[in-house]
Amino acid sequence: MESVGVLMTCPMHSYIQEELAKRFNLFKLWHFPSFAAFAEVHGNSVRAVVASVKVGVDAAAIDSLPKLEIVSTYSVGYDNIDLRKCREKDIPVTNTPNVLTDDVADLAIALALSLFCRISHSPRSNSAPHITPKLSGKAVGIIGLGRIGWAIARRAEAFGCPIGYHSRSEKAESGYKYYSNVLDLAAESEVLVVACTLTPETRHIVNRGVLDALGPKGILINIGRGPHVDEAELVWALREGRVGGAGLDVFEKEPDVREELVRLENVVLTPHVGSDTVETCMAMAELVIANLEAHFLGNPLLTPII
Ligand SMILES: O=CC(=O)O
Repeated sequence: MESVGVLMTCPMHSYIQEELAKRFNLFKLWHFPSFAAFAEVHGNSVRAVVASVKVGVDAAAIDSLPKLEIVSTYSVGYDNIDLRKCREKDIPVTNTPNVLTDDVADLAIALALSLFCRISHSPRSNSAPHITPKLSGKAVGIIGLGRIGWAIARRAEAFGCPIGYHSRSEKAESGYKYYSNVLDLAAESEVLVVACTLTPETRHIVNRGVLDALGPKGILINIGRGPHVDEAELVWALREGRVGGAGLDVFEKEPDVREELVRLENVVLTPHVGSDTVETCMAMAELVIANLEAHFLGNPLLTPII
């Protein structure tokens, strides 16, 4: 498959770059000043795009690659890929579900523990009292009980936390308490975790009302997508003490992070690293490659979205 042109949209883990380069004719979009400049020279050579959370593919990009046959994203989320355009052009899209579930759930718990135990603010000597709230037993509310939400619930259960959730439909088999309304979930949660897919309906699902319902003792954890949360409202709520704290791995305008968030004491931030462990980056790379190879060999795709 060395002659098959594959375009990576941005730098990713070195493993995927090296493995793609061994198998395909690899193009790196970041070596060009713009998508249009790339497409003008190489547009006809690209049969596959490997996208990621940092740089997806919009309708114009898809239209500028006339030989495009498949989009494979190195992520579970695909909100930055124009699925409508892909459907229209009969271009299959794959993602990397399952392999990153544990890491993202681990990070959600790590952010909650870090906030409650104030790990990063902990004094280096025991001369000053350092008494913090505990995570164990706190009511955890999860927005989105998909694979990742469910994995977070299982971890939180191990901390003795009662679990509630909001999702499009009730998942009675979970045994967790279902809330058809996010406001009610927030009002009964001490830790509110955003773990749903980003869609027009879930944009700003955490708004001023939800933050106020969560209240001054509640903390918000977002490992979903930045636009799930109205960030300007979150900053105000944190500043005014209307919400107790926030642990955020994702931001509304990535890669930028609001200066106010960086300066707030009741906030723990990580730069969208939910799946960035060595093992998971390799597993994600292998899944991307397996999907591409399946496509070019005419075999069924492993993890198709469409
Ligand atoms: O955010 C990470 C992903 O969608 O894989």
